[in-house]
Amino acid sequence: MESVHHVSASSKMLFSKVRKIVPPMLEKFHKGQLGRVAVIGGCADYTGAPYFSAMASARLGMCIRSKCSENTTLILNSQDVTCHVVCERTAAPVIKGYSPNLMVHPLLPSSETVHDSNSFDAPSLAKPIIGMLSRLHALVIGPGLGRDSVTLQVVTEVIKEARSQSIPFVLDADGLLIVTEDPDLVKGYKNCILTPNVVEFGRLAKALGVKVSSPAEIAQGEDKNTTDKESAACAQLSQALGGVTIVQKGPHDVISNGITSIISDVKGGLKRSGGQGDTLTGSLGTFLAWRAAYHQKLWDSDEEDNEKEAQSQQEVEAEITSENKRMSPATTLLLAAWAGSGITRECSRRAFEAKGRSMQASDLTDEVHGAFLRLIGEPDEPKTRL
Ligand SMILES: NC(=O)C1=CN([C@@H]2O[C@H](COP(=O)(O)OP(=O)(O)OC[C@H]3O[C@@H](n4cnc5c(N)ncnc54)[C@H](O)[C@@H]3O)[C@@H](O)[C@H]2O)[C@@H](O)CC1
Ligand SMILES: Nc1ncnc2c1ncn2[C@@H]1O[C@H](COP(=O)(O)OP(=O)(O)OP(=O)(O)O)[C@@H](O)[C@H]1O
Ligand SMILES: [Mg+2]
Repeated sequence: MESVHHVSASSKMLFSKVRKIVPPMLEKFHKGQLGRVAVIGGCADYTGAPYFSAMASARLGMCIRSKCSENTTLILNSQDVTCHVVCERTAAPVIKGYSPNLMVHPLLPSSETVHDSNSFDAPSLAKPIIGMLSRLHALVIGPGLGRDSVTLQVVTEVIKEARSQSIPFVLDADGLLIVTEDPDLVKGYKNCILTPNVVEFGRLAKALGVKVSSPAEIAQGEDKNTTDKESAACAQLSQALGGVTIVQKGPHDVISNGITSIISDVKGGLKRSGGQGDTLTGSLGTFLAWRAAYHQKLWDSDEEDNEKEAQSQQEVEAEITSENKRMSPATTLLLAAWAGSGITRECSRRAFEAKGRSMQASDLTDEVHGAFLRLIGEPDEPKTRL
């Protein structure tokens, strides 16, 4: 295994660099320009997961505020990140009923909607979803997707096409199952983030032949060794997937692209209610969309140009610790993962503080704005307006 290094930059420094990829509010931007995100998931059994994910994405995208004068702050909805949900037919009215803010498309086929689930044309069933891709900046694939074989084969086609169009995506839950069965779908793709929980991580590791120490084995030894062992396992899995970025969720989240690792230990809440991972995926969707806008230079970030693409841990760390150097895609992908993890854990902490044992996943949704302001804050106005 290549040697893996931890980024030693402080949390404060990492969040201050995240602020660089958060778009400022400029009059010239139009609706959707700062990010159109689609969550692909939602079936008869699970409607909450895609809703939590999409709402986290939209709430994060909406929470940038523009200062108009000393005392007034205007929320400019026209510059929001817009969020779509692409789900199975029966889930659509339910998800629409949760929120009129989301655009919900009942485009996911299932065994119930095809004539013969043993003989169907997945690429042509995927066409209506693939047709949306060119207008999207990021995808979140998997929340509440379910395990219907027709649905999963159609989503496999969507993943192939998203990759060929270089659209960034997050894979979680049943989306990870697709990768467990066909790792080549994402192998080597440097524009995606996988967010396995402990069980999903184990399944992926097994599928890729990566030996992972059991929690009991990891627990033996000093605290520092424990973290080292966990991040080594995450890095190994990332390497087996050709450098895909992984957020391994747990008491702390381990983020690795196989070369560089970051431990996200922002304090979380104590309640482990189902659905917290969905706030993570939606937040990541928005950060991926913002990151794409940063690399397209949609605004002047007032940073020095940087011709060299960071690859190694030292190069990534140099970009993170530099005052004013434009960052490379490898660095911003790690920062997006870090930011999504931090926001989710801070949401969980705040929601737990407010609700205690009665905390539910929906309580995290309400905390996204506050978490953003506390951890990241508003981006500086660029000095030069384009
Ligand atoms: N409200 C909703 O609609 C929700 C739907 N969800 C969806 O439910 C579907 C199945 O997801 P599951 O996560 O249940 O996946 P699985 O069906 O693979 O179950 C995972 C199992 O692992 C266990 N587990 C999880 N974390 C663990 C840990 N740290 N240590 C030990 N065991 C652990 C769980 O209790 C569960 O039994 C997915 O589509 C997912 O997106 C979830 O996102 C939760 C919320
Ligand atoms: N023991 C823990 N202490 C603090 N935070 C945790 C702990 N376990 C998980 N988390 C946080 O909760 C969030 C969701 O992680 P979790 O392991 O619950 O994922 P999940 O099982 O996929 O969730 P979901 O129920 O949404 O499917 C992550 O942001 C993670 O950092
Ligand atoms: Mg999950």
